Amino acid sequence: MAVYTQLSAEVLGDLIAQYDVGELVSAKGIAEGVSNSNWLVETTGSAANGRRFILTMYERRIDIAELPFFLGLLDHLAANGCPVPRTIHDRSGASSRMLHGKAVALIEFLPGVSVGQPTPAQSRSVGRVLAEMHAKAQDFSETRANDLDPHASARVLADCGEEALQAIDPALPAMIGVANEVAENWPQDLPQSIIHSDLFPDNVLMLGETVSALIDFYFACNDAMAYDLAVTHAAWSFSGDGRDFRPDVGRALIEGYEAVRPLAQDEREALPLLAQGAALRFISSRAQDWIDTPADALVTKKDPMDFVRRLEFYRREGKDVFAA
Ligand SMILES: Nc1ncnc2c1ncn2[C@@H]1O[C@H](COP(=O)(O)OP(=O)(O)O)[C@@H](O)[C@H]1O
Ligand SMILES: N[C@@H](CCOP(=O)(O)O)C(=O)O
Repeated sequence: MAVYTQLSAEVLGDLIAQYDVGELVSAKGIAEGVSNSNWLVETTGSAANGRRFILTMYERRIDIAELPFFLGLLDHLAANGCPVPRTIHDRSGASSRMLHGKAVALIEFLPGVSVGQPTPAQSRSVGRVLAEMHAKAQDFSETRANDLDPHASARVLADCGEEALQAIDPALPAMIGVANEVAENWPQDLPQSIIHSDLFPDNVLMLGETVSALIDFYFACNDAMAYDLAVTHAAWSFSGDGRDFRPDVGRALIEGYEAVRPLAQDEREALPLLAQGAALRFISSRAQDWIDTPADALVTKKDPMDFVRRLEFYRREGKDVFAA
């Protein structure tokens, strides 16, 4: 379910008329995604902007005041050769508009599919593109703090409360203590850029072994580049439920990354802890969503235990997972 708001053909037609993209031909709701409403829009087209677009209506989690950061980042990265969709600006030059009290943006459609079970070759490509993205983001002029760091994970879990966590799974309350421990030891001086921080397979479009698009930059922020690599490692190198680690996929990801941007010694040494922080970030948001999502919501809830298994793996295996 990823169409939370119904928009009539007339409303959509009037909206599309605000852009230099021709007239509306069709608009189909997109089933994937959980945060926003998305439509695949086709128009009669224009030479400058083409004929296929993604229309996004921002529904939850995103602070509208931060949209200029997220949309400006897409334009900056696309202009610098990253496989990232650019935003289509309306006739007044704005990258977002308000519609029925919600912000909307029209975004370039890029081809490709999200892979279910990545191969090492696909993972290597993602590592390479992630490192290129970090390099190209260095000179983006705007900044955004990471509001989902390990201190935040510890706070979110504590706010959920031991009883509610216990009701989801008996292993979850202990995560509060683990999050505090990881937060206390969190490295402060690793090299930074703007990071994606949610680069799961469903946020990467691929054509075979080539990355055709990185999408969904709505958690992007300034933070350690090695942390972004750790998030991507946690997202790509395991079966979805976190039970099976795929060492060849994990190794290929890091090799691909280092082919563009070799890790410094302190970054490599930090990876086991960064990966634990990454797992805790998704344990905490998933636990919070599990508790907050109404029982009748048409959304597939994500299981925090998928990332408790990853966390336990990273704590058990230590630095061997990331050995060169
Ligand atoms: N620029 C794009 N080009 C092609 N497809 C896209 C693009 N942006 C989003 N999509 C499609 O829409 C789906 C949901 O988008 P996403 O931004 O991940 O939504 P959410 O923020 O709700 O998770 C993606 O899985 C993909 O299929
Ligand atoms: N990748 C996160 C959820 C974030 O949702 P998205 O649809 O906005 O990418 C997770 O798996 O918990």
